[in-house]
Amino acid sequence: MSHSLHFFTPSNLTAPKQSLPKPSYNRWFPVTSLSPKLISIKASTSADPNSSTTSPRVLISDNGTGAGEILSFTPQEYDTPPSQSFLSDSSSIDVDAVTEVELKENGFRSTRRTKMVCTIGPATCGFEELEALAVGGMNVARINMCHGTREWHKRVIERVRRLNEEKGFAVAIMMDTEGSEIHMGDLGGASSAKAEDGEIWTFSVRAFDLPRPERTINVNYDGFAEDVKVGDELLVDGGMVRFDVIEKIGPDVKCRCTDPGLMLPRANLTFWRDGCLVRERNAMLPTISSKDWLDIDFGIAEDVDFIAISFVKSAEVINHLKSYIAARSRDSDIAVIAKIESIDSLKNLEEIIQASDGAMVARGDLGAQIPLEQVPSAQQKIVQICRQLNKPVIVASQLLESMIEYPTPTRAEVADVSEAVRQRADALMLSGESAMGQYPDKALAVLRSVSVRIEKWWREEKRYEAMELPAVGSSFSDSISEEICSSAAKMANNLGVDALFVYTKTGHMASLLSRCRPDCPIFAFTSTKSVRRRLNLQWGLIPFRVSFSDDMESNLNKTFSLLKARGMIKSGDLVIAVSDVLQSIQVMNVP
Ligand SMILES: Nc1ncnc2c1ncn2[C@@H]1O[C@H](COP(=O)(O)OP(=O)(O)OP(=O)(O)O)[C@@H](O)[C@H]1O
Ligand SMILES: CC(=O)C(=O)O
Ligand SMILES: [K+]
Ligand SMILES: [Mg+2]
Repeated sequence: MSHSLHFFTPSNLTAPKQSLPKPSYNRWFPVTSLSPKLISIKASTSADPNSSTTSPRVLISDNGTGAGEILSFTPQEYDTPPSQSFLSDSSSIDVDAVTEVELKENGFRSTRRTKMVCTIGPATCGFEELEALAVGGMNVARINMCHGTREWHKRVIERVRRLNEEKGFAVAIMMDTEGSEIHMGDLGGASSAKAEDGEIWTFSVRAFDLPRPERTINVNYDGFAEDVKVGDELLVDGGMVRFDVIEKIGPDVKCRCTDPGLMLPRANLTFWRDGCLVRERNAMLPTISSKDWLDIDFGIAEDVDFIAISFVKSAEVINHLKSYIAARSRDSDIAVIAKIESIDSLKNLEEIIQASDGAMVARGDLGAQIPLEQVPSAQQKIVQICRQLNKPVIVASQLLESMIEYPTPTRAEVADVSEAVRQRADALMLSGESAMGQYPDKALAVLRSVSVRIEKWWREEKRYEAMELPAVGSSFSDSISEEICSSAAKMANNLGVDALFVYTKTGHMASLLSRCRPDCPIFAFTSTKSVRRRLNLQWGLIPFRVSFSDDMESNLNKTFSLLKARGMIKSGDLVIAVSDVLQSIQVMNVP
């Protein structure tokens, strides 16, 4: 068992349309030693009689220590039955229909690296609307269990699945839990309620008769009237509407509106005393409520790709959920995303992110729990920690808020989107803009064009941020993978290659490459549909589903010919290929 790191550097490497000599491994001689116990680097010269060029190469082998063992790999184990329209046999390759067109028309450099998550709501739940979002580049569809019924969400999931099967998309599904923070009721079915300056409103835990009496709001938290005090300030949605608490009568809390505005169903409520967020008994509310557990069971049964947990306070809840999922779901490959939106989560940030499979900067509620001016630095910090810990990160909420009503964004919104792209977040998320806005497709188009523009500008300016990427794995094999990926990404930038190819069973090696944020796109080949969908959230990855073996030569030949046949690559394109099948790096022109 050996780890081979092959650097093929034949002299004709940059010359397009010339086929390379077949690699040969048979004449080895030691050059130097990395770690005397485990690794020696060896170089050899190609002795291919059919080749007119000599190709010097460096190979690293672990001298048979067996560290980083290569797992046996049978693609059939992982395959799910192919759909009728998209046959996934061993001779085919599945790629996102939109990416395929983009690659064919504009080439590698044009592909968008930042991924897009769209919240699905009444404006986008139909098959045609979902298709329009997929065509517009939606990578992940988010369903928010705060709203709608499970039956409603089930139908959305079915439609997204049908879209993937029939039209060749790989849109992943993220289920977002409600969480048990304090929020308003559903307004008895009304789409919003308008509070005017000076009006007196009643907030209460008691259920009001329908139709809802004027100026009443139902609150979900039993301890509300006890915890709140006369003189407190009550904020709806982090300050979109503000009230002063003026009187308590049993379960009813009378409040005077001081900042008028529109209140949306189930809007978040916080109360503040002497400039501080009041967290009495509500600080003890469980992160995952009993309703959330039922929703999670639903998500597992529906085999969603991601479960996002609202108001995470500690790493324990993530660990608990992960073991719950592992015990219940067949392959336990549902990724758990920690939503960072409470004060407590900021205190335990690293632990929480480490325990999770990714994080979301949920700026909506976060901005209701910390002063607004602290949200940008919190975002920057969360994005940075996620990259260091190799976890995908989503920047969410109000990116294009004005586009709920207007067809063009504000300049400030474009600047906000640009900043998230510049920070190299994995993904940006639309909330109300796609769930209930008037211009979901236009909002998505703005995310897309701003992302592509900023990414291109950043590459052209050669602005690489000097970010330390610490080791994340614990085993020697992990370290090898990390070194391979950071070297490959660096080589890709220095050599100006067209694309990185990664052959990955679990997706881990692809995520390690993505973490380096290289200049070129990363083609990630994996044999399972679920891994492919999951990789769709990560920066710069173009996930393909293809069956492959542990023979890298044949994997490369197979993918080259499949991609060439579909017009997605051409002879002469310069590619660096890495794999977790063989832990190797190869540099080559497409034959
Ligand atoms: N499934 C749905 N059915 C009806 N309306 C929805 C649905 N999903 C979202 N919405 C609407 O879109 C708005 C924005 O969605 P979003 O997911 O950001 O919700 P939110 O209530 O702000 O909660 P969260 O903090 O979880 O994001 C919601 O306030 C709601 O009005
Ligand atoms: C997305 C979300 O939950 C928030 O911004 O609060
Ligand atoms: K939610
Ligand atoms: Mg929230």
